[in-house]
Order: sequence, then C-alpha cells, then structure tokens
Amino acid sequence: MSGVTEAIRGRLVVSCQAYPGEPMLDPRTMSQVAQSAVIGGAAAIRAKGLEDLRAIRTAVDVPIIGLVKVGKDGVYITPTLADCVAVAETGCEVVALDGTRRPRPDGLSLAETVAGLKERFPEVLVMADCGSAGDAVAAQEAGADLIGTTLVGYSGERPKTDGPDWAAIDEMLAVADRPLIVEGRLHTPADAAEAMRRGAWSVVVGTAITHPATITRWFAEALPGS
Ligand SMILES: CC(=O)N[C@H](C=O)[C@@H](O)[C@H](O)[C@H](O)COP(=O)(O)O
Repeated sequence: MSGVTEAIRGRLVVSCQAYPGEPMLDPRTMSQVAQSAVIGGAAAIRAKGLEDLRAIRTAVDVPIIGLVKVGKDGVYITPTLADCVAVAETGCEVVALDGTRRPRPDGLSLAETVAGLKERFPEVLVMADCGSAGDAVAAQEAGADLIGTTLVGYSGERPKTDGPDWAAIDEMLAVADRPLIVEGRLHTPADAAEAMRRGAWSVVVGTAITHPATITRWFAEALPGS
C-alpha cells in the first residue's frame, strides 16, 4: 500500500475546481482555496488544469490528485495518455482519469493508458473515475490503484441523482478489491460520514466546499418566494 493511499485513508479530500468563464478560474485563487482546505483538515487536494496544478503544488504539502478536463462531454477527464503524462509532470502523486469503459479519444484502452503512464512515472498512482460497478471491475482489471465514484450520474449509465447515488456506491463497494473513493454530490458533512460508514476508503468533496456560486444558489433558492 502506498504512503499516499494510507495518507488519505478515512480522510477528506477536497476538490478545488473553477470552470471556464468563472471568476475563480485563476491559479492563484485556486491555490488559496486549496491552502484554506488544508487548514480546515483536507488530507489531499483534487484539482484540474496544468496551471492550477503547478500553482497548488507550490502552495500545499499534502498529496494532489490531478486531472485535466478536455471539453465536457463524453470522455473528458484526462482522456488521453498524453494528458496523463502532462498531469504527472506537474508533480501530482495521483493522476485521475476517465475510468469508464467508453472508447478513449487516442484509441488506447484504459489498461494501455495506465501501463503507459506507469512506465514513465512508476511512483504515480492512478485514480479511475468510474460511472458504475461494471466500470469499477474493468478499471481494476486495467490496473488502476484507486477507484472513484466520480462519474456516477455523468457517464450515461446511471441517472444523475440530486445527492449521492447510494445504490451505485453500494454496488461499487461490493465489487471493489482496492480503495474505493466516494466522490460526487456529497453535499453535507452527513453525506461524507455516511459514505465512510458504508465502506469508502476516503471521500472527495468539491462543490459543497469550494464552489461559492453553487452554494449561494442553494441558499438563495431555499428562501420563501424565490
Ligand atoms: C463529473 C465531473 O466532471 N466531476 C468533476 C471531477 O473532477 C468535478 O467537477 C466535481 O466537482 C468533483 O468530482 C467533485 O464532485 P462534487 O463537486 O459533486 O462534490
């Protein structure tokens, strides 16, 4: 078991991401958000984009789960081997990539992508962002070190539930033979604790901690008459 895997066991990982066109899409801002998350108790940071990753690397000492997003449809989370290598070059301990069974844009299989990355960066761990238990089984066979529930509700296999899709999470936990990280629509501390109670290795929370526009909308829309 790697030191990074042990370091996140039972702990909170905070995803610090801003999206195209948003005011917080700025490496300095994201590194300040990441630093704040570490002060609050994050055991690791998940972040996207090479510039943000480089800035966050210099700002925090905790492990970083890095990714790039290429577009927003289909296979868009670190879709190609070249993307994986570019993310690893920023110094991330973990590279997160699309871990679904969908065809990848560079024509490589997930197993070839994992092997190609590990050939260049043997120490780097691979987190496979999956959308279902079927994906999780395939990602394990492909050599992923960590399985994420990140793409449940986004890959077309499962409907997108308002909160965590506990049925899918339980199915994935049942087939997992390595650390399963619950990520995606954990909106409250109680959700995060419930994921751990069900058997998650660790939890990743993004929007509910680091996306003020969405959090503000939750409050604004909760007011009577809105
Ligand atoms: C589906 C997809 O592209 N998820 C992305 C993966 O990195 C991020 O946009 C999410 O914010 C992250 O997964 C954390 O989830 P939530 O923000 O729901 O806590």
